[in-house]
Amino acid sequence: MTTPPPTADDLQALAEAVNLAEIEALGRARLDRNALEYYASGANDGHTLRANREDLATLRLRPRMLVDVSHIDTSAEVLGLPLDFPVGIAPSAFHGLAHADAERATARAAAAAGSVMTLSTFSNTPIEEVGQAAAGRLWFQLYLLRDRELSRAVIARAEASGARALVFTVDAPYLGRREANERHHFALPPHLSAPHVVSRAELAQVETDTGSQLTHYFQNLVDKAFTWNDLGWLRAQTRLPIVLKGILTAEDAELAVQHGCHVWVSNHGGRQLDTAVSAVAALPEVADAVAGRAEVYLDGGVTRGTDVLKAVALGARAVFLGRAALWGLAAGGEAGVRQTLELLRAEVRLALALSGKQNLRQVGRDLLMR
Ligand SMILES: Cc1cc2nc3c(=O)[nH]c(=O)nc-3n(C[C@H](O)[C@H](O)[C@H](O)COP(=O)(O)O)c2cc1C
Ligand SMILES: CCCCCCC(=O)C(=O)O
Repeated sequence: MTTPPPTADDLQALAEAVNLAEIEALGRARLDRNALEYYASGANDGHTLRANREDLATLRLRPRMLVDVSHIDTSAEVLGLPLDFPVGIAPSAFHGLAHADAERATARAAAAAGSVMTLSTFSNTPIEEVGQAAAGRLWFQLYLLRDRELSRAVIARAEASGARALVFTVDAPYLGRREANERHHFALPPHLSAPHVVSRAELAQVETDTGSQLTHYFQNLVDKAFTWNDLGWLRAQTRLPIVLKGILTAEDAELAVQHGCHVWVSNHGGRQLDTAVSAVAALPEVADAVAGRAEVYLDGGVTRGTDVLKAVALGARAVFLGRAALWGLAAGGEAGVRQTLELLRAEVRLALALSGKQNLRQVGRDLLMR
């Protein structure tokens, strides 16, 4: 089904939202079951999905007092790209389920907010169009396909479209089992396709009466045999910095650095291995292992300015929003994603000030209770 365009009432409700939870409620209410379950679901029992949020919320801050906080600087930088605040958009498939402008709208909002958008291999919009909308604020997420020639072609298109980093997702050789999608046979509606990897006609061939269309399709497409030994092949395909997304241990962080990669701490929003460690709980050991030799990012459960500060305190240079951006897109297209980013930026500013910090460089582990 097509999500109808937001009405004037929808946009009014969006403008009145005071936090990301309210935008989430607005976004959820506009989606049909197929789209809502795809966006919202975690793997299996959803333990890791919930732990991402809970572990961020239960970390306690140690604010300092009587500091001059009349000027607050939220600016940050990722791989040489200046950000207005340390928040980007994580890659997520199928923005067309939320809004007709799909990834173009998300990219325009990220650019307007001085953020950065990571485009999924499984976007509904070709990277050439998203590159235009992102105005230089674009990274590209790669699922390595069994068809290496197709992978190579997708990487070349990403480079030509102005992507500034290649985010290689390493936590999904198979797709985690999102049981609601299996139960209700998730399928991409007929008006949407995944133009980097498949035509609508090919998708139709994998439509199935049993389980999620997505699982069947993904299993055939993605390379499951790729190991650390193959990273040299990927390095040879691109001049872009490579970020490994899905790292959760010191051991893998060390290997990532040895292979010349940056590190994105993530459990895929709790959608892959259920009961895997929460992203924020994994962050300290990863940051310690990297020890400043590469950039470290985090995603998973970020919905508050204090979440952003906690991740920075534990060693992340920036955090990325998965579902929060999708709820914004569903609630109001480009305006919804902008509102999401603007609210979060204001929260980061206030959280810095109330913690007695003037900028992110002053945020370290001493901001957190041990
Ligand atoms: C609907 C949806 C689709 C996703 N698609 C992708 C994807 O195509 N590639 C990828 O690397 N991660 C994907 N992710 C994972 C996100 O990049 C990110 O790791 C996760 O959503 C972060 O957690 P959060 O949603 O709590 O912010 C997806 C997540 C969601 C919710
Ligand atoms: C057949 C399309 C599969 C897209 C997978 C996107 C993803 O990573 C997710 O978590 O969902």
